[in-house]
Order: sequence, then structure tokens, then C-alpha cells
Amino acid sequence: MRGTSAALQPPADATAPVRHPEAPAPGELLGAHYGQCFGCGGEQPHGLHLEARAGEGVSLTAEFTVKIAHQGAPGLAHGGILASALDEALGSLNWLLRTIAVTGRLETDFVRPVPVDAVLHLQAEVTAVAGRKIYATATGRIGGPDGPLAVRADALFIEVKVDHFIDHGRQEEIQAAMDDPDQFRRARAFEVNP
Ligand SMILES: CCCCCCCCCC(=O)SCCNC(=O)CCNC(=O)[C@H](O)C(C)(C)COP(=O)(O)OP(=O)(O)OC[C@H]1O[C@@H](n2cnc3c(N)ncnc32)[C@H](O)[C@@H]1OP(=O)(O)O
Repeated sequence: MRGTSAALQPPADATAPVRHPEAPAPGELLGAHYGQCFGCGGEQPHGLHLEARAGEGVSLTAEFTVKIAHQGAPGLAHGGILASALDEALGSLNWLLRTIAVTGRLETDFVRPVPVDAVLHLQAEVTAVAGRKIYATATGRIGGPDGPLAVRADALFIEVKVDHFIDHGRQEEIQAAMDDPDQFRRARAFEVNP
């Protein structure tokens, strides 16, 4: 069974997404956008350490290995963790558009249980853009990139200004990210054009 609410259907005047001319080339690793990100950061011991690679157009592939810390039922990945992996893969697409956006809605189908030690092979793409709204879809397969479908999601991202983070984030982390002497890392923490 698959359920997608009306809010995730692009309107009739939606347009095809446009890959930014400076987006990483197909096959290139995107790298972590922020070291402390639960989804992709290298500084989170129990994070997902998701590694995403640019694909063609506005698409990407990513892998996430389910660790002991990611369990729900014994030996199986927690559903919220799988949703996080989908959210991270979908959110990373915005780097290919060079648009700052946050998840407004995420609808997930859990199709098959995912055991500890399994590699979740994710594929995500932006399907349409309408004003501030970015529509995207993702799948997660186990046993290989063409293996059985385990999870899938449809999402709506909403474009925001960098002020979204500055106004709402805890001051300590915002300041530390803004004080980073590495200009590229500073820009990527907020997904701003470096
Ligand atoms: C640094 C970047 C990170 C990149 C990688 C990270 C990957 C992970 C991504 C995430 O997890 S982001 C974190 C989770 N998301 C959030 O914390 C967002 C929290 N929500 C908000 O801040 C606001 O609700 C939001 C910015 C999404 C929208 O508020 P706004 O005041 O800017 O927009 P507004 O409410 O005016 O809505 C604009 C349009 O979007 C629609 N919309 C907003 N939220 C929606 C929603 N939840 N479902 C459906 N439609 C929604 C809304 O109906 C409207 O449609 P119309 O223009 O047609 O009237």
C-alpha cells in the first residue's frame, strides 16, 4: 500500500528542477554539510554517517549502514532512524539546487524490516519546484542498489532564508558554525552558496 497526501502533489504550474551549474559532478561525494549533523556529520558517534553522491540531474545516491545504536526491535533498525536517513538524503538534494530549504512534510512507507549491519542504499531525486516548494522522492533498498525495496518517502521542502537558522538555532552552535575559519565549511553548515 502506498499513501501520499494531496500536499505532496505538485501543482499544475510546478516546473522541473534545475541543477545548479556549480553542483558537484555526477559521482562526486557531497561530503557532510555540518560535522554535528545527525544524518551526515562525522562528529556524531551514533549518527547515521550517511554518504551521498551526486547523480544525474537533481538526484543522488547514498548509503547508510545500520548500527547497533540504531535499533528499535532487537536486531532491526528503528523506523524513526530509517525516516531520518530518508530525510537526510532528500535534504541533501537541496545542495544540488543551491537552495536553502527545510523539510516541511515527510511521508514514509516502511515496506520491509531492515536488520542491523544492513546497508540501506538510498536513491533520491527532486521531482518538481513551485515557488518556495520543492517536491522530492526517495527509496531505500537492501542487499544492493537494485535489491528489494525496504523504505520509500515523498517529501515537501520549503525554501527559507539563512535567518531561519540564525533566528531559531541555539546561539552556541550558530556562533560556532559562523566562527568557523573555513569559508566553505561555514557556508555548507547553512547550505549557503560559498
Ligand atoms: C542546512 C540545511 C540542512 C540540509 C540537510 C538536512 C537534511 C534534513 C532536513 C531537515 O530535517 S530540516 C529540519 C526539520 N524541519 C524543520 O525544522 C522545519 C520546521 N518548520 C518550519 O520552520 C516552518 O513550518 C516552514 C519553514 C517549513 C514553513 O513556514 P513558513 O512560514 O516559511 O511558510 P508558510 O507557512 O507560509 O508556508 C509556505 C507554503 O508552504 C506550505 N507548507 C508549509 N509547511 C507545510 C507542511 N508541513 N505541509 C504542507 N505544506 C506546507 C504552506 O501551505 C504554504 O503553501 P502556499 O504558498 O501554497 O500557501
